[in-house]
Amino acid sequence: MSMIAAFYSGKSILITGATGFMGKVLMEKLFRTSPDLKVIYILVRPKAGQTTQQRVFQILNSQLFQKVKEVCPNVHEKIRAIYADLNHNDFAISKEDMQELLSCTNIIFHCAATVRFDDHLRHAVQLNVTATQQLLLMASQMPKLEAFIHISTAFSNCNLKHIDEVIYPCPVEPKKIIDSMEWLDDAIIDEITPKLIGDRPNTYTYTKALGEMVVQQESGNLNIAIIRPSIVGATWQEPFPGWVDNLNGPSGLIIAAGKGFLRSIRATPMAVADLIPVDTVVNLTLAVGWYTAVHRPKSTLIYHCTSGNLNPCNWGKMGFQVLATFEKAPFEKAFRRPNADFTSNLITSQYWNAVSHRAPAIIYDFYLRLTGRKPRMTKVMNRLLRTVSMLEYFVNRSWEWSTYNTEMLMSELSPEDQRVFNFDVRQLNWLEYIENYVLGVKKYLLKEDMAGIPEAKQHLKRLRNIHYLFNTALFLIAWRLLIARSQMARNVWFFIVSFCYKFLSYFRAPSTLKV
Ligand SMILES: CCCCCCCCCCCCCCCCCCCCCC(=O)SCCNC(=O)CCNC(=O)[C@H](O)C(C)(C)COP(=O)(O)OP(=O)(O)OC[C@H]1O[C@@H](n2cnc3c(N)ncnc32)[C@H](O)[C@@H]1OP(=O)(O)O
Ligand SMILES: NC(=O)C1=CN([C@@H]2O[C@H](COP(=O)(O)OP(=O)(O)OC[C@H]3O[C@@H](n4cnc5c(N)ncnc54)[C@H](OP(=O)(O)O)[C@@H]3O)[C@@H](O)[C@H]2O)C=CC1
Repeated sequence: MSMIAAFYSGKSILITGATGFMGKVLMEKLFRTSPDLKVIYILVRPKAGQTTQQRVFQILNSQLFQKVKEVCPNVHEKIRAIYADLNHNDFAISKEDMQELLSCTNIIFHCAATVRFDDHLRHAVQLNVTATQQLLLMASQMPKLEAFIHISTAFSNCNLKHIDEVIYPCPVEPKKIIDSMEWLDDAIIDEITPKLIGDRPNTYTYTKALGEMVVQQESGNLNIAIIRPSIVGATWQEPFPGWVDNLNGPSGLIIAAGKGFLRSIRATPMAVADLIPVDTVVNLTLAVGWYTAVHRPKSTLIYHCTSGNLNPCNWGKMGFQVLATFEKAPFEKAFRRPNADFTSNLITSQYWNAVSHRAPAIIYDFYLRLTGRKPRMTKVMNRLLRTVSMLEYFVNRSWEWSTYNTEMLMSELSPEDQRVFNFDVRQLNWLEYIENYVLGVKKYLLKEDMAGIPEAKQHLKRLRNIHYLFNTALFLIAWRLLIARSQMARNVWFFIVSFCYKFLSYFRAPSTLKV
């Protein structure tokens, strides 16, 4: 029997960010391995015209939860959606709900965050710092609380090259930042943002670092642990391989590349692609919840959930395998044939941006105009290139994360727990994982049917023929223009023609002799 699974049985668990990528997988695993848990409280806000209940209903009816329904048929009764908005100071939770949360919660998993890189500092501070502070305040009033698990990111200290499982302080105290957000206006915040984030690339990594400081400073008597995952990708094994439901991290770029929009990127092929499957992160998170509650470590432990130091893969290898999977299972209705050029040189990358991205977009828009349709490709391309430019920081550097605590925890688990809550990334076969990831993107994000693969291959063949035809036509036009304008080009042309003529005559002469 798994000790971790048994630990969660009968427990009341509070999850923030349960409607997010990681939160859904966390809930799924909890219900599947501990169907006897008492209740999972989730803090949800209405979104996109859906009420909180409708959102929960949609999650439970998704493919991800199919196995759960077999193991835990009354899953609907065990989920309690609580209306909450982390943008509000008191989370806008009703009095009765708050009372229930405070008196019943045993474990908290705090996953909610804004993960947008370019979020306004005020909003990023509210979600990633102030909301964390408020949740800690709530936690301190929960008599039955056994553990508080905070999800941070391995990139919260991406301004460093080697990162240990410790909290690195930021120059300005989080409390001062929180206070200043209350009275500074947006214009001044915009002005000071670059100075505050310093050598970090964006407000996301900066506010996640501040969030960790808040956790350290406000932990009081709580049993707290922090988990720092690197780039979270599709599921590796559970509940099935390749599941993914948002465009963050590499998923969006896999789509852009598979559809032929993105054909080159400024990336260092040898830099470590520190990807980590979402089910690995969830397994570690649940193991940490158990360990923190049962063993009550004296200080707040930080766990790196990374792959680079145990089983490294680089961007070059990843790009190669992504392309190889496109060959086997191409995406439907591609704009151009997929390609994956990685260049670390800025000038080369700007050249490819002009030739491989902007020029085809302009030509396509010209074609749309000619056929009486609204041009849109240049706009799409500009947006994509903006997104890519924000991700470039992470694909041109390598980091070293120490994983002592994570390895210590692995050694503390029973063989059964090591199997059920496997977070040993050394067992991951990258080629297989990346192939499943790309197929998952096709199935679960693009909702494409595998039966459409022959048609998609046919479409790529047509695109290849158009590409050859276009290049030949372009060459002939360019050559014709050159000949008309340059004596030198004319001389070269006559030289080639006379050379070919002589060459052919030489072979023709002996054959005539024989006859
Ligand atoms: C030749 C190439 C071959 C390639 C082959 C393939 C091999 C793989 C290549 C390897 C490279 C891997 C790089 C990984 C680096 C990750 C590092 C993470 C490190 C930290 C990890 C963390 O700790 S935390 C989670 C990370 N946090 C995000 O990852 C949020 C990012 N995101 C935003 O910060 C906002 O999204 C941003 C961008 C501001 C736009 O903001 P914005 O306001 O302009 O627009 P929106 O957000 O509304 O999105 C506008 C449209 O871009 C679409 N889109 C959104 N994200 C997208 C995305 N990642 N890739 C594509 N497309 C994306 C979206 O679906 C919309 O599409 P549409 O217009 O059709 O609806
Ligand atoms: N994905 C990744 O690559 C990595 C993620 N992480 C960390 O993991 C955690 C989970 O990330 P992930 O699941 O990928 O992120 P998602 O963006 O998928 O999920 C974010 C969650 O936070 C919730 N949320 C955001 N704003 C509010 C709000 N105002 N009120 C209530 N809920 C809110 C979202 O709810 P809603 O659905 O309503 O928007 C959603 O459930 C985050 O802490 C992130 O920093 C760390 C490393 C890498």
